[in-house]
Amino acid sequence: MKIGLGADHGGYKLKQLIKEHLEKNGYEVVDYGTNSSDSVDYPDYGKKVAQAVIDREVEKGIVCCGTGIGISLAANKVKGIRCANVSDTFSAKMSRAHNNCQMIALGERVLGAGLALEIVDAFLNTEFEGDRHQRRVDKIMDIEGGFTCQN
Ligand SMILES: O=C(CO)[C@H](O)[C@H](O)[C@H](O)COP(=O)(O)O
Repeated sequence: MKIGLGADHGGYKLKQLIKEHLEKNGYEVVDYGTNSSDSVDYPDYGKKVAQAVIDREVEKGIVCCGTGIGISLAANKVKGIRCANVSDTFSAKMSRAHNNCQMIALGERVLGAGLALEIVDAFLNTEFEGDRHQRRVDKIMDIEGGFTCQN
């Protein structure tokens, strides 16, 4: 599976950790930056990864900033994206099982490294359950005009 990663300066170190973890576990990673701890603006990176998901350059996206809030807000502005800002493994699983999220956002200033990597694994190893959840996801997507993305 090909995974897109992105972060601002507040999530840069966590992105690097996730990158190393994913590559060690056989994932192909596309890194959309940022590439240092120099101050940048999180909307630029949330948008880049979200657009890559919509364009099917990557199957899933994981983005990081200080809290995960700003970068998830930005990603969700890209039509067709469902990006959940998660801080626990249960929510990470549910973001896939019930919400069919293609992206999660994590906060480097919120999470310890161990928990962050468990969240990543929970997200990537959970399938969408479909059924009644499909109807609800369809209703979410109807709010933005019926755009669907199968990723
Ligand atoms: O969610 C965020 C913004 O809504 C992120 O935490 C950013 O990383 C953070 O705002 C960056 O703050 P800084 O003071 O410029 O490092």
